[in-house]
Amino acid sequence: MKIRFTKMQGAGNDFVVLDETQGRLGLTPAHYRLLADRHFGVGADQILTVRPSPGDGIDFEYVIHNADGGEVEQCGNGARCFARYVHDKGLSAKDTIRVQTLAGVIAPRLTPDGRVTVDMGRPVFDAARVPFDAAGLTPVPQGSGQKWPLALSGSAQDAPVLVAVVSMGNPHAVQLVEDVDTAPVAQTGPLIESHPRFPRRVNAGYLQIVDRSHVRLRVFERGAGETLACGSGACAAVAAGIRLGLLDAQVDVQTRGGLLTIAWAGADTDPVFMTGPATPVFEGQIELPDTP
Ligand SMILES: N[C@H](CCC[C@H](N)C(=O)O)C(=O)O
Repeated sequence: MKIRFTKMQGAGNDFVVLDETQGRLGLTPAHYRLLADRHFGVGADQILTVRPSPGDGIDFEYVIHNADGGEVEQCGNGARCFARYVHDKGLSAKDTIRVQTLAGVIAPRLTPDGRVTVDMGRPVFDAARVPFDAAGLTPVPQGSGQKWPLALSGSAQDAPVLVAVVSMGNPHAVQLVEDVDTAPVAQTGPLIESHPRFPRRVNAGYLQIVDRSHVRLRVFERGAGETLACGSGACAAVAAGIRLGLLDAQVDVQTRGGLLTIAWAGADTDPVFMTGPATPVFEGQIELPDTP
């Protein structure tokens, strides 16, 4: 089957965007994997699909598949590209749209400077204390009562690593590092991603605090590997830093692919706002085999 797509990127996190507002394409996980493949397909971190409104004042359904073909709850950089796409394609004349994801409703807004601000909803801190088993990362005995963040260490002689487990609809395990450039992302990212502590797997964030309003972040993403930027990961990391008393209410997040600005007032009921770029790269069409 021949399908049309739009290639987009937000801070270097790149996407294939598909339009199912006129009907379903009938794609399978194998099709999503092929579209994301950087040698045999188009190449992308995630595949984003635009579907019609499910009703209830919602403008669109926003469907997200990781490069491994799995459908997931949230994608922040993708939400900005989604809003840019529906505007540029004339699918909506609104500056602010409400879109339904598996994680709930989020509200991207096109801003006059060309960036997009997204109400990403509330962060949820995982207070459950579930011991890590020995999958390369083992728990460090903690003081009584400390439920969050979880502590773990790579081995007996390593310094304990504090991991904050935060959901932005999708799961994140964020740790503080001295320098993101030397953080063991390739070594421990896959271990954390597939750690039994996270039955749905998890996105592994590595957060370097520069000062109270500037941080650097790398993320080994669930189902995609390290990406140049992770929007929901930036929201989770900043919310964790604010909750730990280390960051102010608005923070610039420098990722390898660009700058995101995250704001959170700090109460569990407050939404996290993310602002950043959303850039179309090219239009294309691809012939997909019926059974890849
Ligand atoms: N890999 C993520 C989905 C994409 C998140 C990221 N690309 C973003 O911008 O939020 C997950 O499995 O939860």
